[in-house]
Amino acid sequence: MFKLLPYLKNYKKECIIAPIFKLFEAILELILPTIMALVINNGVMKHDTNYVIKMGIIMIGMSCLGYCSSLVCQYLASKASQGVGTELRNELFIHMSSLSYAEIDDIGTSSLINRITNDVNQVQTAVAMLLRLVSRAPFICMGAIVMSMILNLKLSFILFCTAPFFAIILYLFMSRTAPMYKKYQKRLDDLGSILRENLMGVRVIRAFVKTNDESQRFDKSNDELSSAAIRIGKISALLNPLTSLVMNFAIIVLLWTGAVEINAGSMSPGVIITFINYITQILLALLVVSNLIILFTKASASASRINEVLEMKSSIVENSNDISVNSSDKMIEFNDVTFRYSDSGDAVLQNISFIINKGETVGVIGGTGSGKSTMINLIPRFYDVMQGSVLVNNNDVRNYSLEELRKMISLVPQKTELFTGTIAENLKFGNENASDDEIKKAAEIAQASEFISYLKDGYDTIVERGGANFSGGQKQRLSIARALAKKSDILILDDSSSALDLATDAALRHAISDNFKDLTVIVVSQRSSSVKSCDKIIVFDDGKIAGFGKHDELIEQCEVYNEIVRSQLSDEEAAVSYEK
Ligand SMILES: Nc1ncnc2c1ncn2[C@@H]1O[C@H](COP(=O)(O)OP(=O)(O)OP(=O)(O)O)[C@@H](O)[C@H]1O
Repeated sequence: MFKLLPYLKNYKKECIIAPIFKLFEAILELILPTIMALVINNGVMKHDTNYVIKMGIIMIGMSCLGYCSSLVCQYLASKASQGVGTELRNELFIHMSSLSYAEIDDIGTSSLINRITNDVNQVQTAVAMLLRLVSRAPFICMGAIVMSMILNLKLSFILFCTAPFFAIILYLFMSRTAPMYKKYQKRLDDLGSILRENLMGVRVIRAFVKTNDESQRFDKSNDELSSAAIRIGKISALLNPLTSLVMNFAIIVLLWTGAVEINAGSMSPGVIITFINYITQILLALLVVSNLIILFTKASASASRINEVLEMKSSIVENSNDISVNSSDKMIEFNDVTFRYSDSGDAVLQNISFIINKGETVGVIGGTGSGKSTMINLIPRFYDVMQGSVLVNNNDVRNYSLEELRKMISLVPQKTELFTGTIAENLKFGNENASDDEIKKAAEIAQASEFISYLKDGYDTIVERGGANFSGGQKQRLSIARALAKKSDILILDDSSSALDLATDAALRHAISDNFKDLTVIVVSQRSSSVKSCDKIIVFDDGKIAGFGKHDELIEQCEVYNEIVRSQLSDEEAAVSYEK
């Protein structure tokens, strides 16, 4: 929690002034019982009505002043806590965006969402409550003890005796609940993850008639979350009664001792009433402290989850130095590349070496899970190689700044992602300066212009969240058009025409090669028809390169390629008619 203190630096003023106002309110509150004692001893006991009225008016004035101070404190505390929350969310968002896929995979998307929403909210609430109550409650406790010592030293000794009991109770509570809160947040992550999967995969779940199974999975996770919350609740519920028990026990001892003193004539009734008033104030303040401790323990668990993200360093270290571009004919080169997703996992790519020259169109084909997408992800440095090197434009990708590198590459991922906004805005996503004509041309090449022209609002049609109002094939075409409008040196199509029929797929490839002569294109596909006409084809088999060459050469030399082509013969025949 203390590691997040720097986020308060812009709110120093609020952090100092808010507790001062609260302290002023507390001082007024502390003086009130003493005035009450005066009213009883000098006014009520002596039947002096004027004195009672005069002191009554003073007491009302003090209460109003206290109320105003409390309002000012509340306003400043809200300003500081909301500000800290906003800054933390921004910082987390920027930091999360800088993390590589490896770290994001490691923490998990739902956990990241929970940390930026729920955990930041916990910290925000704790800051507000701390500013409002942290000075008041201990001050009231200490002040009430000092005032009662001034009133009667012997009786105040009883109050001191209760302190060790409180310390033990609070220690036991904090040491037990802190790990529980962490567990609770983890359960919340799990629930969020199930919810996310269910919402995103709702069609599959319904198609596979798995709604009941998924409901049970959700119920189970929800039960685990609520039992974690109940376990914490049970312990938290004990805190207030235990505090009250100790305090009420102290009150009984006080009343007993006070009664003996009054009977002996060594104490006035006003003193004992004032004493009880102070004890009640201490009790209430202690209850507030207990609740603050609950809140603080909760916020500490959240703060450590936030810190875990903020302290996480991206495994992709960016080069900030300028590099001299050693231009050559080679556009992409893999030199003996080996890659695994985790240090302990199996190598997903093993000793991969190949060269793609500028302006070439290269097909990548291979069985499912053979490592095609993994290889593609190494080019824009979504992951770093474990061994060997990846070169773009004759420079190691690690020598570029990420922005510089990624500007050279247009990637159409396997899973299409569109953003809310218009079609035109989506197409300009990678190149804000693209003119209307340029995005229309890109859409034409991507075979998207026809369906866009049928839409009532054309390029101004709104794309709903995740492109929900478009078919799979339409989304893929928009995604390809977006990549083309970016105008980079390298275009990577990662199985991104799988939802297109063979004729449209072939028309797309022809349009790209006709319009972008210098563009280096990598076409990853499971379909041999999509890669057949490429300048070169890389054949992947279980993380290794099984063949590299032209279609005819591979047909003669590469068994794996032959198998793939043979298994898709009927598809090929359908495509051949267009290719010819
Ligand atoms: N983020 C990841 N974490 C761990 N393992 C992964 C990850 N992504 C892929 N893999 C594993 O790496 C291997 C290669 O996956 P990859 O996605 O590169 O295959 P692919 O050839 O593109 O398959 P497909 O054609 O089905 O998309 C697979 O065994 C897969 O399980």
